[in-house]
Amino acid sequence: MRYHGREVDIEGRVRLVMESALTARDRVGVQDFLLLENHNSEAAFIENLRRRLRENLIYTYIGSVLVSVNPYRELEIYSKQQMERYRGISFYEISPHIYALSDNTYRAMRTERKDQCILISGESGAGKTEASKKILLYYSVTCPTNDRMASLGECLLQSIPVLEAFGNAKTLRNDNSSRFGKYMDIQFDFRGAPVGGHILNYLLEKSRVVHQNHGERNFHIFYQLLDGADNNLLNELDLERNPQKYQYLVKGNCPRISSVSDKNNWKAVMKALSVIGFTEEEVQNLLRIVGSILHLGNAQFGEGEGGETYITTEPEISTLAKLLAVDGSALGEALTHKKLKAKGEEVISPLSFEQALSARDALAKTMYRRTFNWLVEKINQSLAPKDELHRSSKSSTLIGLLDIYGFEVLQCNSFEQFCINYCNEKLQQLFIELTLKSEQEEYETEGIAVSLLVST
Ligand SMILES: Nc1ncnc2c1ncn2[C@@H]1O[C@H](COP(=O)(O)OP(=O)(O)OP(=O)(O)O)[C@@H](O)[C@H]1O
Repeated sequence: MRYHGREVDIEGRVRLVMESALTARDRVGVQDFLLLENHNSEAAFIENLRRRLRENLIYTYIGSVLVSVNPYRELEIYSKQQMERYRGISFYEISPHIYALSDNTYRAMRTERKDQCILISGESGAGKTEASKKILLYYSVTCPTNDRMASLGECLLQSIPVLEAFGNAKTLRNDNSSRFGKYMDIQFDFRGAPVGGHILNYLLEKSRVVHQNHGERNFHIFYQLLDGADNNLLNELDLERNPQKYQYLVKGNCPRISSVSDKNNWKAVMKALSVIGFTEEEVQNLLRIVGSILHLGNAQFGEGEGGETYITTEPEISTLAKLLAVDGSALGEALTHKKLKAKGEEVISPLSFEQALSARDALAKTMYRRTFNWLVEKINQSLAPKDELHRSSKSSTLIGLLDIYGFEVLQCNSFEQFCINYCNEKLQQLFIELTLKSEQEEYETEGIAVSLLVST
C-alpha cells in the first residue's frame, strides 16, 4: 500500500534515530526495508517479515509503501486507543501501522489541498478488503464530525456488509473473497470533515451466479436468504431452506462455510439496508430478484423430435413470472426462442437445447449484474454530499481507496477471466509506475546513478 502526495523522504540516519526510540518489541527485524542490510536478498526480505510476524508485527514499511502480512487471527491493534496513538504522528515515530498510513494520507490531503489515493494490492486472501475497512473505520472515528457526517460514516460502514453479501463469495483461497473490483472515495470539506463518498464497482464476476468450481460457493446473499429469512418470506418467494434444492447452488458442493454464519450475516445485511435508506418495498423487490434467480436456475428443458426445445418445469416458470411480475407465456417463449430482425421484419425462431440453457444462464447473470449495479447506485445516492457546494466536488478534496481485484492465476478460458487478468495487469503497471518508476526518474534528474529498477 502506498499513499501519494507529500513524499515522506527522511534519510536513513534520521530513521535510525527514530527507531531507537521504539520499544525493543517494535524493533524486531527492521521496521523499514530500506534499512535492511542485505536489501537485494529475497530470503532476507522474507526472513524479516517472518521474524516480525512471530511477534505479531504484521506491518513493515518500504519507504512510504506499507507491506502487510495477513495474520489470520484477530490482533489487539485496532482499538480506538491505537487510533489516538497514530493521530498526527510522523511515519517513523512509532511502529508501522495501517493507521499511520491513513493518518499521513489525511494530513497530506489537508496540508497540500490535493486529492490522495491509497492503492491496495495483493493476491486473493492477502487482506485487502480488511485493510480498506480499517482505513474507513479510522476516518469515521478520527475525522471532525457533526450529525450529517456521522450518518455518512455510518452509511459508508454499513455499505460493507451489503456489498460483501452481493459481491463476495467463498473461493478456495478465501472464505470471503471479493468477486468485484472497487474504487471508493471519501470527499472532505475545507475543515477536513467528510462530506460525501462514492463507490465505483467494476468487473463483477457474474459467471459465478450460474457456475462455481468445486469447493466454492455462489455469492453469499443466496445462502443468507435461505438460512436467515423467516418462513413467511420464504413462502412468499416460494423457496425452500435447503440450498441443495437449487441448481445454481450445488455446483461447488459447498453449501456451508464453517467460519461464517449466514443467518447472522443475513440479519446484518437487512439492518444495513435499512440504515442506508432502502425502503421496505425496495428490499422486497431486491429479494424477489434474488429468489427469481434461484428459480431460473431450476428451469429445465426438453428436446422434441423435431429438434425444438420446450420447458419441462412449467411450475418454476409460473413462480418466476409471478416474482418478476411478467407474463408467464412471454417468459417461456423468450427462454426457448430468439427474435431476429431482418430487413425490418421480425423473425422468431426456436433455440436449440444448448442455446436455451445458455439463454437461461445469460438472463440470470444479467439480472444479477444489473441488480448489483442498482444496489451500488442506491448506496451512492445515500453517500452523495447533501450540500450543493460539495456536489460540484470543486470545493473539496478526496481520498480514494483503490482495492485491486485480488489476482489469482486464472486460466484464460473465458472472456470474463481475460478481462479480469487484463485489468489486473494494467493496475499492477500503474502501481509500478507510481512506486518505482517515479523514484527512478527522480534519481535520474538528480544525477544519481542507480542500477536499473524498472524498464518500460
Ligand atoms: N489485519 C487482519 N487481521 C486479522 N485477520 C485478517 C486481517 N486481514 C485479513 N484477515 C483475514 O483474512 C481473510 C481474507 O482477507 P480479505 O478478505 O481482506 O482478503 P482480500 O485480499 O480482500 O481477498 P480477495 O482478493 O479474495 O477479496 C479475512 O476474512 C480475515 O479472516
